[in-house]
Amino acid sequence: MLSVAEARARILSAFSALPAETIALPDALGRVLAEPVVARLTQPPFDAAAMDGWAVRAADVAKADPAHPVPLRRIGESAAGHAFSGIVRAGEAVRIFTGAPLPGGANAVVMQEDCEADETIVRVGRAVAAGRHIRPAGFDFAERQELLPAGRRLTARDVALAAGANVPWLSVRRRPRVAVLATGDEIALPGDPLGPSQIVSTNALGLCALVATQGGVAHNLGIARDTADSVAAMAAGAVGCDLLVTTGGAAQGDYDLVRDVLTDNGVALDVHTIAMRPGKALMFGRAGAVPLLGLPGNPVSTGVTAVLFLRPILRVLQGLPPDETQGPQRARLATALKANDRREDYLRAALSTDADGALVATPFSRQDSAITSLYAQADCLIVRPAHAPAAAAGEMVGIVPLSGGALNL
Ligand SMILES: Nc1nc2c(c(=O)[nH]1)N[C@H]1C(S)=C(S)[C@@H](COP(=O)(O)OP(=O)(O)OC[C@H]3O[C@@H](n4cnc5c(N)ncnc54)[C@H](O)[C@@H]3O)O[C@H]1N2
Ligand code: MOO
Repeated sequence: MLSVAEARARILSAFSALPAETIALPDALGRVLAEPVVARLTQPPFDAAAMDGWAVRAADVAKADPAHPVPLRRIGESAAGHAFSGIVRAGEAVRIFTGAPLPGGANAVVMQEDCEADETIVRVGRAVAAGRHIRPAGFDFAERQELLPAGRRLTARDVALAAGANVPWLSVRRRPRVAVLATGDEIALPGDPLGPSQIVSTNALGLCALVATQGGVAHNLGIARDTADSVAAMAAGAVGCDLLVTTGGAAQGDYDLVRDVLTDNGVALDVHTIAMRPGKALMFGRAGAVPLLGLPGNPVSTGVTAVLFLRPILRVLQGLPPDETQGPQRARLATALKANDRREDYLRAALSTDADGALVATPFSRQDSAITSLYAQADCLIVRPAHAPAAAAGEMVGIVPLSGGALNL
C-alpha cells in the first residue's frame, strides 16, 4: 500500500499548469492570473480632495481659529468630474468636493465644518498644514506598476482593483476540464424512477460541484453499467478533457470494472490501493491520452479522496500550489482518540471555539464512509497519521478545513 504523501506526489507529478487564455474582466472572479495585472493609469490621476470643503493656500489660513476666522474670496468650484480651471492666488478659495481635482495654487483643503460661507466670502475658522485632506496623484498606484502577480487567484477585491487600473482584459490559466463518470448497475440519476435495489448517485453531482468550487469545468458523462463495454464507451466521452474522474468500480469485487476495462484500453496503473481511510481503493493512470483518477464508490470515500487528490490536481492545472492555505491547519482535540493502524485516517469533525477562543475539533462518533449526512455537516477532517499513538483530549492535531475555493472576498 502506498502512503498518501507518496501517492499524491506521484499523481501530481503528472500535471502542470494549463496554457493561458485572455478573458474579459467581468469574467475574472476566481480565475488564476497567468500574467501580472499592470496599472494602465496613475490613481488618483491628479491631486484630489479627500473632504468636502474649501481649497486654500495653507499660508493664508495659518493664523485662523474659530474665534478669529480668516476671510477668503470665493472664486469658483471644483466638483468630481468638473475641475476648476483657474489658479488660487493669495486671499482666495475654491469650493471643493471629495474626489475633485485640487485647483492650481491651492495646497490644502479645509473641511466645510470649519468654515462659514456666503455668496462671495468664506470665513475659515481653522488653520491647516500644507497637504491636509489631499490625496496626491499616484497615492494609490502609478501607471505601469504591477498590482497583482502571476499565479494569484482573483478575489472580488482584485477585480475592483483591476477595474480601477483600467485593465479590461486579463491573461489567466484556462479552466481545467474534468469529465466525471459514475459506475454501477445500482446507480440512478437523482429524480430517476428507482428499481428495487437501486440507489441515487450521490457522487457524480458532488464531484461536479467540487470541480466548480476549484475553478474547473465539469462534464458529467452519466452512469456506466457494470459491463466492460459500457464503461469503455462512456469513458470515451472524456476525450479532450484534462482529466477523467470515475467513482465506484475501483475495488476488487467481481463487478468492479473500471480497472480492467481501462487497463484493456491502454491504462497504465501507476497508483492503486492507498494506506488511507476512507479511500483505500484509489487508482491513477491514463485512459488513452486522458489522465484518469479512479475514486472509490462509497460516497464519503469519494468526497474525501476528491479533497485530497482531485483538488490539488485542479490547483496545479491552474498554476497554484497544490495545497489550499486558507483556513486553520491545526486544532485542539475535543475527545481522546485511539492509536491508529497503518492507514492514515481522515476523521470527519465539527469545529468550534472554546472559552479562550482556541479552535476545537470534535470528531463525529460515527465514521462509516457511507454516512453522507455527517460528511455534509463536517467542518474539517482530522488527520491521523499512520501508526499515530493514542491522543488525549486537548492535544493539537492537523486538520484539513472543508472550506475555501475559487470564490473569495
Ligand atoms: N473484499 C473487499 N471489499 C471491499 C474493499 C476491500 O478492500 N475488499 N474495500 C471497501 C472499500 S474501503 C471501498 S471504499 C469500496 C470501494 O469500492 P468501489 O470503488 O469498487 O465502489 P463500488 O463497489 O462500486 O461501490 C461501493 C459503494 O458505493 C456506492 N456507490 C458507488 N457509486 C456511487 C454513486 N455514484 N453514488 C452513490 N453511491 C455510490 C455503491 O452502491 C456501494 O454501496 O469497496 C469496499 N469493499
Ligand atoms: O477505501 Mo473505503 O474508502 O475506506 O470506504
